[in-house]
Amino acid sequence: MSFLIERADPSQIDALCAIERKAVQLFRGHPAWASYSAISIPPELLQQAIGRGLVWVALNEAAVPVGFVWLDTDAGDSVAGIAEIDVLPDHGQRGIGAALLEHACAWAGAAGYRRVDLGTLADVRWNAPFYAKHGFAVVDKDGPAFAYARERDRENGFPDHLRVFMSRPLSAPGRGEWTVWPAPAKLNLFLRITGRRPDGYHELQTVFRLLDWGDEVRLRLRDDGEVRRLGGIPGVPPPTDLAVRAAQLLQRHARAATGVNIERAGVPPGVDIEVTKRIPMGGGLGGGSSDAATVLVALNQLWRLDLTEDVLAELGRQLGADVPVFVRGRSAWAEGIGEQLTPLSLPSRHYVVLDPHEPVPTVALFQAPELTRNAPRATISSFVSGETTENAFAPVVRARHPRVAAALDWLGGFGQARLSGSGGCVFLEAKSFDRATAIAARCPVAFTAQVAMGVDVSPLRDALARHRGAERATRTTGGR
Ligand SMILES: C[C@](O)(CO)[C@H](O)COP(=O)(O)OP(=O)(O)OC[C@H]1O[C@@H](n2ccc(N)nc2=O)[C@H](O)[C@@H]1O
Ligand SMILES: Nc1ncnc2c1ncn2[C@@H]1O[C@H](COP(=O)(O)OP(=O)(O)OP(=O)(O)O)[C@@H](O)[C@H]1O
Repeated sequence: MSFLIERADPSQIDALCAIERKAVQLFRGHPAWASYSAISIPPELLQQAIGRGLVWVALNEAAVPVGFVWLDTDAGDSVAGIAEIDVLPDHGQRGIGAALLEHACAWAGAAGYRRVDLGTLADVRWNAPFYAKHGFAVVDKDGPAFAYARERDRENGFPDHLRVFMSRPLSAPGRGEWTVWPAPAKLNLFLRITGRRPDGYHELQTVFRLLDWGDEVRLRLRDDGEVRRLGGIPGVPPPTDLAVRAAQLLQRHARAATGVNIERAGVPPGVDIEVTKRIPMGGGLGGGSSDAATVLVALNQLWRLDLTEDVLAELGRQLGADVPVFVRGRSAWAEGIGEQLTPLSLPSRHYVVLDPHEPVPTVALFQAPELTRNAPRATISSFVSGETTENAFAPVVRARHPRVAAALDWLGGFGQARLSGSGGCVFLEAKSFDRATAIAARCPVAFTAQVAMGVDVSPLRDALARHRGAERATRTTGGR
């Protein structure tokens, strides 16, 4: 029997939950049975993980899911965890579990994680001995690194005396291997246009709220100095793709700048680029800009250019007004054309982000005669007090795009719905994950809802720290 492993899709949630329920039956008669069978996967958490690309599914020849693995990246800075791995009992012992495990570990390595951890039963053949065969070793579970996992075990009522914790070390990706980087989405929590510059660009004030959700950029160094886009986005030819343009701009800059030697021995100055698009295009969530920023920041590291954040932000500005905030990687108050940034620490909030499937062209909106361009200046305190929440584009978009208006109206039934950027995506702020998922679950079929968390620091900065740490560790241990 052959099988295929790919990223899980939200349409597979029920199937994956059913696989877990069948797989747990294998523990019948074991002392852990009572606690294991009492706990099933919360579908909304699985959906979150799928939306973040952290779940992979094994499909049989009929494209039916027969197993899955779920990675948890909340455990620690450079540690990923196996949250769940299950294979249908009648598909056991065919290498499906092993392939899923390797797939998840390969992704974690490419994303700069240094270790994969898991908790499992010591005395069950397809548990600890299986993981031991695949490079995991039992660790001291009393160590502080496992306090969080054991607390979760306690909450779940799992039998501590039968559980072991295991770790598998990962090494940094080698020269010709893929590396994985996040490109988060942003929301504009308000947006005011205060004037127009002689070059036609608008002076604005906005708050950029970075999200813990977005696209995934994969980069692999090339020896021949070329920048190649693999896959590509339908309707976006490679020379206009912002990810490609960012790599080319950085390459040109590094070749021209004094003191920067892109051709330095051992660092191939070309790159293959792949992007997994999750952020809706033309959605006002800054997808293309974030892809570009991720390419700038990641290639600065991979090409060992050592350019400063200021230089990278300025290169980003040349690509688009929204790029600098993603390069700097902090939620921020913004002025100018969006490039003058003051980092903000905002209260923890979840967002229901609704895609009405109606791309809105930014340029046309900035040109709209009815757009208010002379708003009085807002202050950070008026934003913080909740007084300033309007988006200057909202009335224009409402009048021109009925689907976006319908999305605002529907979401507005649960609280204050706002437009992000120039739209068409709209969002609602919620104080808890449960409230956000409860609203998202009721999303009409005409729209798509995503629940995301606001973050002060971009996942890209976390990824950069991870990759730097992994490279340093590999260098000092003499790997590669
Ligand atoms: C609406 C926002 O997303 C809010 O964050 C941004 O202001 C738009 O940023 P962006 O898509 O990165 O914009 P760019 O790619 O730089 O510009 C696209 C076009 O939008 C208009 N534009 C953009 C930004 C700005 N402050 N004033 C403008 O008038 C310009 O006509 C420009 O040609
Ligand atoms: N890598 C990319 N991802 C998405 N769009 C891209 C990319 N490269 C070029 N584009 C082009 O840029 C356009 C706008 O893309 P994007 O998804 O960033 O819009 P947006 O979210 O409305 O941006 P903003 O919030 O900055 O206005 C797309 O319609 C597409 O033609």
